[in-house]
Amino acid sequence: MDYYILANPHAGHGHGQQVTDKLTAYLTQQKITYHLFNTHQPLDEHRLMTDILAQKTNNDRIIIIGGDGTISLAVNALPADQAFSYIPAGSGNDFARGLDVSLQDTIETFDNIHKSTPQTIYVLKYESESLSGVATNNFGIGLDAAIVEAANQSLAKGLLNTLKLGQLAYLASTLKIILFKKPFQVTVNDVTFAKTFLFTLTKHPFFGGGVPLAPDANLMNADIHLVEVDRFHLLGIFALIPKVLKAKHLAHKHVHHMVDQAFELEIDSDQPVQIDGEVHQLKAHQILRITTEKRTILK
Ligand SMILES: Nc1ncnc2c1ncn2[C@@H]1O[C@H](COP(=O)(O)OP(=O)(O)OP(=O)(O)O)[C@@H](O)[C@H]1O
Repeated sequence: MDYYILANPHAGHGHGQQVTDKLTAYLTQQKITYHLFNTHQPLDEHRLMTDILAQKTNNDRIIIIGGDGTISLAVNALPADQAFSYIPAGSGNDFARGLDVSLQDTIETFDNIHKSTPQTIYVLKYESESLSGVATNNFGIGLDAAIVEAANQSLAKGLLNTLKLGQLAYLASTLKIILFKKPFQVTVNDVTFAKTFLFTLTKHPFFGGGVPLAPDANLMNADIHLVEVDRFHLLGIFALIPKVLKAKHLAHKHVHHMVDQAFELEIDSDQPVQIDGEVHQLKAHQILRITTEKRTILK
C-alpha cells in the first residue's frame, strides 16, 4: 500500500511545506512508500488529483495536505467513491476542526490515518443553473460572502499584505459590510426570511476559523444546518458577535436555525455567495438545491 500525497506547500503561509516535510521524513524513516504531488500554483489541485487517480491502484491511499481551500478543491476533483485522508496545514482549518483531527500533531494524525478503517462523512452538495459542486465547509449567501469578496477586492490589500497588515484590511472591510450591507429576501423550504443579513448552510460546526456557527452540526450524519441572521439594529448586531463566539446565538430572536437533509431556496436579488471561501454570484430567482453527498474518509 503506497500513499499518494497531494500537498499545498503555501497553505497556512508556508505551514503546508513544514507539515509535508515532517510527514515525508517520518514515512521515509518508517519505510512507507509515498508519492508526493506538490501544487505549484493556485488551482493546481484538480490537475494533480487527476494524475494521482491515473497512477494509484485500489490498495493505495490518498492524503491531502493543506487548508480549507485545498481540501475543498481536492475533494471536488475526487470522485465520490474514492476514499481520502486529510492532514490540516491551513490558517483557519475549519474542516479539520469539524472532522476532529489534530491541528498540531502531524505524526499523530498520520498514525491514526495509517491504522484507520473507512468511515462515511456527508458533505454539502449544491446545484443551481450556474453553480454545482460539493462544499467541505460552508455555503454562505450575504454577509460572509460579501466580507470575503470585499477583502479579496480591497485595493489596499496588496499594499497592506506587503506591510503584513492583511488582517487590518480584512477587519476594515468586515466593518464596512456590517455597517452598510443591505438585507435580502430568501425563501427556503417554504419559509420566507424578509430581511436576511447572514445565511449560511453547513455540515459541521465551524466557520471563519473556529467560530462555532452551528454547534450541533456533524459531518457523520446527513443533517444540514442552516443559520440565518436578520438585519436588525446595529447595536444588536454587535452585541450578537460575542454570543456567536460562545455558541450562545441560536436562541436569539433574530437568529433562525433550521435542520434538514435537503434545502431548496430562492433569493429576491443577486447576491455574492461564498463556497468554502471562494466567491461566486447567485442570481435572483434561480433555484438552488442543497443536499449532501457521502464521502469516505480514513482519519
Ligand atoms: N503553490 C501554490 N501557490 C499559491 N497558491 C496555491 C498554491 N497551491 C494551491 N494554491 C491555492 O491556495 C488556496 C488554498 O489555500 P488554503 O485555503 O488551503 O490555505 P489557507 O488559506 O492558508 O488555509 P485556510 O483556508 O484553512 O485558512 C487555493 O486557492 C489553491 O489553489
